[in-house]
Amino acid sequence: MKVDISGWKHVFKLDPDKELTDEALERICLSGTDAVLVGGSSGVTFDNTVDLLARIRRYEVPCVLELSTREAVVPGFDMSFLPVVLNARDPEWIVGQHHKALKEYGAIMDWDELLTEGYVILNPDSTAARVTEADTSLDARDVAAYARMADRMLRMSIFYIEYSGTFGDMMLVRKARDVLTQARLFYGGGIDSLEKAEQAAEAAHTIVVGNVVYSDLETALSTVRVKRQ
Ligand SMILES: CC(C)=CCC/C(C)=C/CC/C(C)=C/CC/C(C)=C/CC/C(C)=C/CC/C(C)=C/CC/C(C)=C/COP(=O)(O)OP(=O)(O)O
Ligand SMILES: O=P(O)(O)OC[C@@H](O)CO
Ligand SMILES: [Mg+2]
Repeated sequence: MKVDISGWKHVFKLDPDKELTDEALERICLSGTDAVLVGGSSGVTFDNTVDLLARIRRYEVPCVLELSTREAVVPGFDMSFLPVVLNARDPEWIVGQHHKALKEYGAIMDWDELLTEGYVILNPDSTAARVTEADTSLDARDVAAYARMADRMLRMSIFYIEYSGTFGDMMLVRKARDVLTQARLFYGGGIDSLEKAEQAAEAAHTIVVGNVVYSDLETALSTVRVKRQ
């Protein structure tokens, strides 16, 4: 199944490296969220990704793999998202890993099942920022310039503002969204209450809820209410 991301307001991001009971997974998958993204910045393997995919497949919710390592390119998802970290100082995370992957998989890839994501990572304390050596000292104009780069220059499908682990600057997110012409603005980071989910949903096209699934499931489920607003 191919997925249409244009109407997505809310998605959950599940980490194959973290434990989730069957009951919790069922509640996530039946919550009314628009999709489940599978990904993480460390500890993601082929086996734990296949295992999580098989468990999510019991439900009808669209299920997307966010590629983060060449070790875990798993077939069977509805779609894959391919991140490019636009503010990485280490080019390995802009084109390097991708080049290696395309040498391996280029001939058999179905590009209709892959969407590209232009990431800007803004929490300096996150694993993703450390791994990619992201330049996180950016203001709203810097981020808007990256938004135009993703949208117009590189024609990417998604511009993703990533504050993983902390709640970000919603004014900056709104300004980036307003320069986009075709890409969708995904916001993720620190959404740990319905109130923050509402603020983020006013600024971004799609909000991504991750860590709170593992720390406070009831609150995580409450964030789906932004879809009704
Ligand atoms: C038949 C068959 C197998 C076909 C395969 C077809 C196919 C889909 C091929 C794809 C091949 C390909 C091009 C693969 C690329 C793989 C790759 C290594 C891409 C690089 C990805 C990248 C830039 C990663 C950097 C880190 C990053 C941005 C990860 C995204 C997710 C993220 C930020 C998660 C946050 O995780 P979390 O754990 O919450 O983070 P913190 O700890 O920091 O809070
Ligand atoms: O885990 P949190 O902080 O909710 O962030 C969600 C997502 O953007 C992580 O890639
Ligand atoms: Mg996480």
